[in-house]
Amino acid sequence: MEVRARAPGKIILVGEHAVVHGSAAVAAAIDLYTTSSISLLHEGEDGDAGAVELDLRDSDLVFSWPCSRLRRALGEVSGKAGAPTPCSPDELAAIAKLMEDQEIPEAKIWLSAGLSAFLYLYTSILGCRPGKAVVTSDLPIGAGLGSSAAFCVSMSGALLTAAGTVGIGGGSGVEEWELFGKDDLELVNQWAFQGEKIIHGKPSGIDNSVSTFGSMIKFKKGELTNLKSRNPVKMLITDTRVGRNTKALVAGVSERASRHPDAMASVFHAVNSISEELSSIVELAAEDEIAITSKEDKLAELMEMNQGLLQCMGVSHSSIETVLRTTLKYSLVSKLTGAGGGGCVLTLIPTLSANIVLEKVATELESHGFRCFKVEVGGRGLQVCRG
Ligand SMILES: Nc1ncnc2c1ncn2[C@@H]1O[C@H](COP(=O)(O)OP(=O)(O)O)[C@@H](O)[C@H]1O
Ligand SMILES: C[C@@](O)(CCOP(=O)(O)O)CC(=O)O
Ligand SMILES: [Mg+2]
Repeated sequence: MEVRARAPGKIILVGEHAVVHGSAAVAAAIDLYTTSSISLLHEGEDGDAGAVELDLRDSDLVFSWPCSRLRRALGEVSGKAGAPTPCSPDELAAIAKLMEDQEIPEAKIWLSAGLSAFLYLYTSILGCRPGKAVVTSDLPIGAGLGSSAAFCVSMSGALLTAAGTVGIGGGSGVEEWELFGKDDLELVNQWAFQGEKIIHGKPSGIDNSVSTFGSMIKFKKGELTNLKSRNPVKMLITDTRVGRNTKALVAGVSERASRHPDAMASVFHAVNSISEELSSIVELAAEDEIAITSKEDKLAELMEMNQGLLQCMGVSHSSIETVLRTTLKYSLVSKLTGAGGGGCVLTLIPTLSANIVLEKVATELESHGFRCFKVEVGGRGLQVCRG
């Protein structure tokens, strides 16, 4: 039987990078998903142990590892029902060797981090038994919208469901997306975090948490607070199409922090204050304690301040600066989202802004070769469907 799980991407309203160093950050799920499906296969009758296959539909690439080869490289891993064990350096080295068997096109070499996370999650949860995984995604990959987390969350959700470790109803015959209970979500989130570690190096855990639980959250040192929001914020997203890699950008900020510990501690402290203020404004607005226009003015100012601090961390980019300058001409405030260095930029859309202004700004941004789209913010997290 096939199990499918879908997990959303995210935007970080404020606090990226600083959140890795213990500051608070605010993030929200968006209505763009990565979907992973798992079908378990039977071992062949003629002694053929079968294979583990990964079909990345959007990239038009299929990877396959014979189970006998996986057993030789990783030992007799039998699959694990409970909380994850982090990937050891030996296991990571064995997985890196398994990558060498695959022909990954040079232009898509960045996929190897995702493939390694897949092999770790698959073999740790299901052992070296044959099966087929198929992945599709609405998200731009490596652009700051949390594709790595959505990949790890949807894959962990599908694998744990296929293993029978987490549960949804037996399938009514009608295809519909179902939600997990809180304990199951916690377990999926723990596995997804281990996958993110393979892709990001040192993730804060904010991306996998918001992808798992959905909604809008404040996140600080692994603690998650759900932010109720009556009037969801509206955001225009501009993808600069400048490729970048979260692992390298996170490492770069840590290096800057070790060169200038006091100055960077002040930067991280300032970001923490911005995130705390923004989350209390969102909550006040949910209780009608603050008018919507006043809320939006404050959010815009806090996002602008956060962008300045991200420049201090060294993660802006000339393409991001072009988006900031262009939207400012229309009195709209923008900031990078995710790891920066290119990737996506958020522009806050005030409730009262006219559609014609939005059309004009999007046309001007697209004339620079960027891609603009609107997203719904604060929706559902992980959902599962048994076919
Ligand atoms: N659908 C997918 N299929 C395979 N790998 C993926 C997929 N989505 C994400 N990844 C992995 O995650 C990496 C991108 O993660 P990252 O640099 O953190 O950017 P972001 O999370 O902002 O998209 C890719 O290089 C790839 O290794
Ligand atoms: C830069 C960071 O704060 C967010 C990275 O998000 P993304 O992978 O660029 O979507 C890193 C993290 O929190 O793990
Ligand atoms: Mg990522």
